[in-house]
Amino acid sequence: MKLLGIELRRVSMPLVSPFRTSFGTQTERDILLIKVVTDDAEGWGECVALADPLYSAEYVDSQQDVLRRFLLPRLATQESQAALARFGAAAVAGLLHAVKGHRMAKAAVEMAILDAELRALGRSFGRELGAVADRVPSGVSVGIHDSIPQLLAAVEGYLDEGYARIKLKIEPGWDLVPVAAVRDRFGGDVPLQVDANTAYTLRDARHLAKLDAYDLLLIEQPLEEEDVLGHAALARELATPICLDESVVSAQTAAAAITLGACQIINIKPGRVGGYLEARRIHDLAAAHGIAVWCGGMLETGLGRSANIALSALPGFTLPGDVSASDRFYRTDITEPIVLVDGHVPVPAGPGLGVTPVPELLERVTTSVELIDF
Ligand SMILES: CSCC[C@@H](NC(=O)CCC(=O)O)C(=O)O
Ligand SMILES: [Mg+2]
Repeated sequence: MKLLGIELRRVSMPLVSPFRTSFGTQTERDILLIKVVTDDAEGWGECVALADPLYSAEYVDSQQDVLRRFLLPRLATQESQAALARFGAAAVAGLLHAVKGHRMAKAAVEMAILDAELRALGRSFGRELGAVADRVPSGVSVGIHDSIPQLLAAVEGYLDEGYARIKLKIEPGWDLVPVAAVRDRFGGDVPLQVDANTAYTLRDARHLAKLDAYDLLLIEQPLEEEDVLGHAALARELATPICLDESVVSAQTAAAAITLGACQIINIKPGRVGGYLEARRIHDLAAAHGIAVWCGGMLETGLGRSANIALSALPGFTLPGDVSASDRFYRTDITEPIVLVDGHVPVPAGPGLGVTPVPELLERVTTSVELIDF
């Protein structure tokens, strides 16, 4: 494979409804897409960074800047091109390792190169990563609402659509009451979990322990991302399993969190950890330690969503992921829509991602295109 050129494209995708978390409210996604042109095939990548650095330190403008100024020039050197020709996408992480952080940008360019490589080979993402299923259960993430009745109406709608698991965003002042209301209204059999996005501190341990009464699958990222020891202390106070999201940015940090007893479950997001190949390494590490994993989401378009669904088909992904259908967030996706069938979404079988953007739909939401020649 030889990199010939790269396209950095920004798209603006309005959400079907505001999505509120403990760190803010999203009404549209400003997404950076990457298209790589190689001598064998084209490939697509999606950067999951949000517009503002509120989920992590990355934000979409910073990721486009670090790609343009530091990451892509490193891939354009003769040595890099030789390594890519020999090892393909497997070489990308090592070639970019000298640049600190910016894992979402690194993940997006690795994803695009992997997509091109696999399209040329006629192999799917799922086949490459080790998928063992052709469909996976689909969970849905439900934001913080203005009232309990509005929350219950939203949850009822998702359950009617057949979603396999409900995840409620929580924050101080919106936790026990919404969880109790969902349990009262829909019963104890609905698979239910919560996500705090780092909104609590260890001083809230006794309050969070009250969630144990509601038979939750897990409580996701209750404390700050760097407070691994705090999560280990909290795990000793709660019966509900702790799942880490923001804290796990690599296989190394996953190993530390597992060893310290900071989590019993891990939410794997390929963008957060630097790519799908690192995501698979974390899956393998977690499996070796008996830790369940599931695939998180960052409101991806059908491109990232398709890759996440392929990842979710690996054997260690034993809990439903945030791999909801396209219409959970978007009225119109940029790919053929991903559709929920009996609470599951299909694992794409085509070469590479198995999907590509529909040109007219992509043009409609494009706000800028930057071409970078190699
Ligand atoms: C804009 S919030 C993105 C991060 C959040 N993601 C979700 O809640 C799932 C979103 C999705 O289904 O794509 C999380 O912390 O897990
Ligand atoms: Mg989360």
